[in-house]
Amino acid sequence: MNYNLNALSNEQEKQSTYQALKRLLKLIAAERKTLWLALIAIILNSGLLLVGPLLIGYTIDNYIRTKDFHGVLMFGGILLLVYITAMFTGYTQTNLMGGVGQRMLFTLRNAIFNKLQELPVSFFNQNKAGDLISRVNNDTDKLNQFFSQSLMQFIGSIITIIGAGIFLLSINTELGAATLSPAIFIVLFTIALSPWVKRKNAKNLKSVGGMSAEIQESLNNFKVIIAFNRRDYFRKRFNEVNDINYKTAIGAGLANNIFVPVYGLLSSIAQLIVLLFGIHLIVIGSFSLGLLVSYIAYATNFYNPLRQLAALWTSFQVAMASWDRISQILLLNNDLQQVENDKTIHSDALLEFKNVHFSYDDAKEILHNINLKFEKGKTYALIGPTGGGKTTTASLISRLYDATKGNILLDGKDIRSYTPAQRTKKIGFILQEPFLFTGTVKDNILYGNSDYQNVTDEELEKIIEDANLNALLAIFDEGLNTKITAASDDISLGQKQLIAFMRAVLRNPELLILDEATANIDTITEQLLSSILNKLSKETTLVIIAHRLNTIENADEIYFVNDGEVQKAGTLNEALELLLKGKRVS
Ligand SMILES: Nc1ncnc2c1ncn2[C@@H]1O[C@H](COP(=O)(O)OP(=O)(O)OP(=O)(O)O)[C@@H](O)[C@H]1O
Repeated sequence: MNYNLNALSNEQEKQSTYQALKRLLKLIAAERKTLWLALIAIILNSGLLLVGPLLIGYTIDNYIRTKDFHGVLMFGGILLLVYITAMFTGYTQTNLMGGVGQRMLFTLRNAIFNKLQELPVSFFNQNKAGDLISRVNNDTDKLNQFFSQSLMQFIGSIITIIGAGIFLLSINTELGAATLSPAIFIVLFTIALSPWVKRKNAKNLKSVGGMSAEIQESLNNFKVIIAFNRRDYFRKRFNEVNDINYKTAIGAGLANNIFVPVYGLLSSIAQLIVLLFGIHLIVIGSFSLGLLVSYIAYATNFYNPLRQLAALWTSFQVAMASWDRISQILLLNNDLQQVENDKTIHSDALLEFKNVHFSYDDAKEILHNINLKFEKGKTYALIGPTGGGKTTTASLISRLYDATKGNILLDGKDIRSYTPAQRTKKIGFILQEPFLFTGTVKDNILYGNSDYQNVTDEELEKIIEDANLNALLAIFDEGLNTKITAASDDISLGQKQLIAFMRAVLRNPELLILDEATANIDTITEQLLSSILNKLSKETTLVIIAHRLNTIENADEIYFVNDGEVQKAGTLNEALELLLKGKRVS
């Protein structure tokens, strides 16, 4: 399945803003009450601000011109009250929407992170971690900014515009129509340019993701970069992505700013129309000075929010571009679904490959028609040249991927019919590159082990002793409480492998795969591991992938994996012969 988010983006760009908005609203369905309250607050706020000019015009015509200062004072007081109430309603909606934005950010980040936890290994093979981090952090924040700062302003501006438009038309239809005519150009201009603005912003967000991916790659590999003196090369690469980001940011900035001057120009034209046409109407006696002052204020009330709308519209386009990038992750599904067991296919082995073919992508088949049987309690070795397909075979046993064709049966049943919990209880896997989490040795060896989550240190030490692992634990200065960081720079690769080994053995799986699991361990400790493995339950099946043949001396069966094909190798000597003359991967 294609999980490459950057390749998906073109297809998804075709989705309409309406569909995107519908999905977004679903996400904030729980905020409905707060959104209504904020909407009421903003309607009140806009309504109150709209009443202002009417009161001013009325005061001029009825009290200032007649020099009735009592009336002027009274209406001044009313106006003050209107503006103070407007301030409170404005503050209320800002507070409410600030909360909505933060809660949305929280929900969204959780939703994306949970989705990332659901997705299969192929997804992570096809996407760079830096880009994913940028989507979780940067894109969600852009959406939050729109919701907490712009959405209600956006709605408020529209309400003010509509209200002011109604006042303008009802005071004088002709003058109103003339005043509003430039707005038609604004609407047409906005409709025509919005897709282009969104595209420019999407490009910019993509380049932020690219830059983040580049930073992540160089930080992850800084030792190699320093050892190979590749700092200049990485500086150059970073410079390139930074340059792309700079250019796309300039492009997005230009696109984002295009509305402001155009809206400004058309607003000024509208005010000029009001002034000239209004004075003409006063001269011919069909308009009063007070009405003209109100009129100019309403024209300002119409065009000022329209100007603001230019900036808000841009913020909306940025938010929609971000939402598209977030949705791409949220809409993905894991293609490794649980299926019904196909009862027509049986197996008497613990694990069996039946005519299995596999390719990582459609381009090249990696495994061709593999038939393998792993029986209970036996030890199997997979050997073969680099790139021959050993790790791929082990990955299929752990269901990191599904076979493209054929069947893999675990305990006689389709491996795809097990829940992840059932499967991982039966199958343990020690990876070529063990990964440790920040915490202690104890945290790491109990990782994913539901049986021992609540044991005390003393109980765990006893369990470790019973599993013959105490000699391994003794290698760590502070035993179970030895501190580990995710980067694990404070312990050696061999020590990491020992922790991974203890982690896997303590889970007591029925089938344990060791993929080059002892490659970095000295021979004496390796013998210790071998004796621990020998003492595992008689029922445990071992699958050992190794380049060093001494590690597989005790195997009951040796398979030679080369160029995506698997054959029985017979004895250790025959295996060695196959390795020596074994053809390399084409
Ligand atoms: N994630 C991946 N995406 C695409 N191709 C892959 C991926 N992982 C491995 N391959 C390809 O699959 C083939 C088999 O690789 P695999 O890792 O299974 O070999 P191996 O026998 O375990 O090698 P080694 O002894 O070096 O660990 C190689 O050609 C490799 O390039």
